[in-house]
Amino acid sequence: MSTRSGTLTRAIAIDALTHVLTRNIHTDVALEKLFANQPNLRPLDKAFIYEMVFGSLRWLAKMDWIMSHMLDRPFSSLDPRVANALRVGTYQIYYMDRVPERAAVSETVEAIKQVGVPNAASLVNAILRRVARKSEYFPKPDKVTQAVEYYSMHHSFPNWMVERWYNQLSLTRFEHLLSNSNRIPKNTLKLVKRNPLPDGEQDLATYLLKTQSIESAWRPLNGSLRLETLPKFDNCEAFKNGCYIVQDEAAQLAASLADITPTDTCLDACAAPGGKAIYLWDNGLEPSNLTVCDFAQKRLKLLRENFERVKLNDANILHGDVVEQVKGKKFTKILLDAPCSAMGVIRRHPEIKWLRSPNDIQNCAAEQARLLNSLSENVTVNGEIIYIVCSFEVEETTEQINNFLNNHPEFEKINPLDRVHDFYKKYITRENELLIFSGNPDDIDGFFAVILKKNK
Ligand SMILES: C[S@@+](CC[C@H](N)C(=O)[O-])C[C@H]1O[C@@H](n2cnc3c(N)ncnc32)[C@H](O)[C@@H]1O
Repeated sequence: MSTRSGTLTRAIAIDALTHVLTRNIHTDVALEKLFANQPNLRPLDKAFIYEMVFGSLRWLAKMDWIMSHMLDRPFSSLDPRVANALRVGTYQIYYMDRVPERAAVSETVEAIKQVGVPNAASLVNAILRRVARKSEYFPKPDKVTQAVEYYSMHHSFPNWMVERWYNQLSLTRFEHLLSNSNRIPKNTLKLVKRNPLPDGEQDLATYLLKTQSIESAWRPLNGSLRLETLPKFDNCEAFKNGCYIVQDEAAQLAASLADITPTDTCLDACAAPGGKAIYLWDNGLEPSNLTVCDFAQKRLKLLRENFERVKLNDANILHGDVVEQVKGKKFTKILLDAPCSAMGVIRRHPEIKWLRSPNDIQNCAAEQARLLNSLSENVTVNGEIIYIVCSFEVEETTEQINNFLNNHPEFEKINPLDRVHDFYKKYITRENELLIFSGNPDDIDGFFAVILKKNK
């Protein structure tokens, strides 16, 4: 069926939100699948869809709160496609200044027919027209007596996350965390020292400005360039030649704790898509001394593509549960970038807010403990485990490490001061842990990393 692009883009955004929120699918994966069915979509259309989908996920609770006052039934009782059409429409009206309100309403009404719920068109039309008037006032929850409800609505977070952080963090950290987690994150490119820029170019910032009209700024971390938008990888020679990878400063800092020497034999236990393994290799690790493992086939495919692009050949690539895969093998360094709740990267993956439950944190902590306990057998004496998670939740970080050290007196936590760039030393805690909360002034991802040295 041929559809005008105005309606089609909204229909795809509604479908994407429905896939993400009802089938628990990663937003990028859902969009990639939907885009594959629409080969005629222009880059401009895709960017518009991205913005509607990611923006709706960021501001979902606030928008639902507004609309729940306009409905004569609970918002949660709506068909998910209708709920998502209302979110997509409201997002355009409230947050996308360049979209005329009339178009936001009429195209979204057409889109709800397109996604298979034509009988909801009049409801969507009526609600979005009321939203567009922006004239109604609904009393907000009281900031003092209903603090959790207030912050959840105002910053668009689920109640359980707000309650957890409200009870655990200082008010300043709590408010920074909430307000900054809805900002669109910037991207950082990390130069790959082993691969020179094309045509003898000396400077990546100048090269990107010249070839892609992208402005960027160098960061304190060596070879790290921050930019608002990513280059178009398809037509960027420097990317195709493996001259840089996309890697947030926090991820680089965590990997830098490995402090690689030429004689190290290193296991990257949870390696895909390979960013930190590339970092280790680029900082002196011999490819033949690098073993990487991941149990997700599709992610391993990405890792292979990334390794090929940067010309990291000869690494030993294992597929499967790392505990099984490395039984009996020893390494001087093990990077355990463990599966986690990913609460530190909510601004990059706003769906996490709606897909996680408190149980997930406990389940992740249990799996991390299993991996730590088992891999402790695979480290040589005087060797180290670098434990990393993109989370700052206590069960996955400080508590996890304390439990590990209590059960493994042969290990000690090493002070990471000498391995961390001066500018970022402020993130090292008195407990010798690198602990980066989301919402930090440097605008880098939330991360946690420690060095665990095996003494006997
Ligand atoms: C945080 S991501 C790793 C990111 C990667 N280190 C990087 O920098 O690009 C965690 C990875 O662990 C993998 N994983 C989780 N449990 C695993 C296990 N038991 N064995 C092997 N891989 C596992 C997941 O598939 C996922 O790719």
